[in-house]
Amino acid sequence: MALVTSTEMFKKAYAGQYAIGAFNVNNMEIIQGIVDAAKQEKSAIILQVSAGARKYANPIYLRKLVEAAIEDSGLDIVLHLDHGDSAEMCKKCVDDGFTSVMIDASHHSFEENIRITKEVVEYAHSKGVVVEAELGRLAGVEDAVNVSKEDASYTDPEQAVEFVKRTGIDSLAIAIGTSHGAYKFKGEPKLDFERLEVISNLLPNFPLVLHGASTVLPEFVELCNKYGGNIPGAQGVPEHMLRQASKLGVCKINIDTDLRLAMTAAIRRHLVENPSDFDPRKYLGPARDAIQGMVQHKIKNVLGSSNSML
Ligand SMILES: O=C(CO)COP(=O)(O)O
Ligand SMILES: O=C[C@H](O)COP(=O)(O)O
Ligand SMILES: [Zn+2]
Ligand SMILES: [Zn+2]
Repeated sequence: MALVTSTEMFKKAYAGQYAIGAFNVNNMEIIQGIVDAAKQEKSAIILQVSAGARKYANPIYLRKLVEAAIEDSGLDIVLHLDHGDSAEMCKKCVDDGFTSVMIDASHHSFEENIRITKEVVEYAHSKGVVVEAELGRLAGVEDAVNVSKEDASYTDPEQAVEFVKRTGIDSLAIAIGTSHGAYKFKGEPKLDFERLEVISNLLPNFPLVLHGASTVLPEFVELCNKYGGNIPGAQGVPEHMLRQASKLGVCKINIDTDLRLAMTAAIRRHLVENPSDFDPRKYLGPARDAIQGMVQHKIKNVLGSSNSML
């Protein structure tokens, strides 16, 4: 049991055509819920910390909590920086003990993205840390109305090959129609699997990463709305599409929104059903349980990573 890189996890996942769940963590209950689920399923797991999480929790608390989770669970866990927005932030996380960092310079030009990503790779690799980078743009993709706008945001397969070769990254986040948050599609959910297949064939044995991959599970949206919430029209990536992606070279599937919805649904329900409760443990306990159940379902029925720790 240790903090590990994702190298071996991705090798096994690629060969076995399943994906490792990368779950965003912000506090103790979220970490415990995810890790309990992984332990039950004997599954490899990635815990990731965003820039926002760093600001909210102070990364030292999160790192210590992850270390405690490793000691308590006996699992190998990857501690990953999600969407690092500068080389400086990535280097800081490498120095802080993260075993994996993402540099997201996808909003820069292709050449600038390569330059910044390379800088991170050189530093991280010299310290034994792995690097994920992004090519193509996720945000706002769902608003694209015509094909050319859509194409401009999606990952270009030829560029992906050049990007991987020139940067030396360990995994690549691609844009094929997913987006962050609870409102991913206005009509029918649709991902560009043809593009994914082309990228995957051009980059054999190379792990791809799918961001914005929450399913926005209807049961949690309904519970939120039933108990005082107001999140109408929320829609995510159907589970069968995630399974399909994991058979086409996607080894890491990022999930945050589904954690937020599970946690919020449980807290809302508890507080409405128990209006005189004011002990945080009374509602954070059920929230942790909801996360555990949701993550276990993902591992077992969607990602296919059960028993990957064996
Ligand atoms: O990609 C993510 C984190 O990097 C999370 O995506 P979701 O908003 O779909 O959970
Ligand atoms: O990439 C988005 C993740 O859901 C993290 O979100 P955050 O930046 O609000 O922590
Ligand atoms: Zn991005
Ligand atoms: Zn993301």
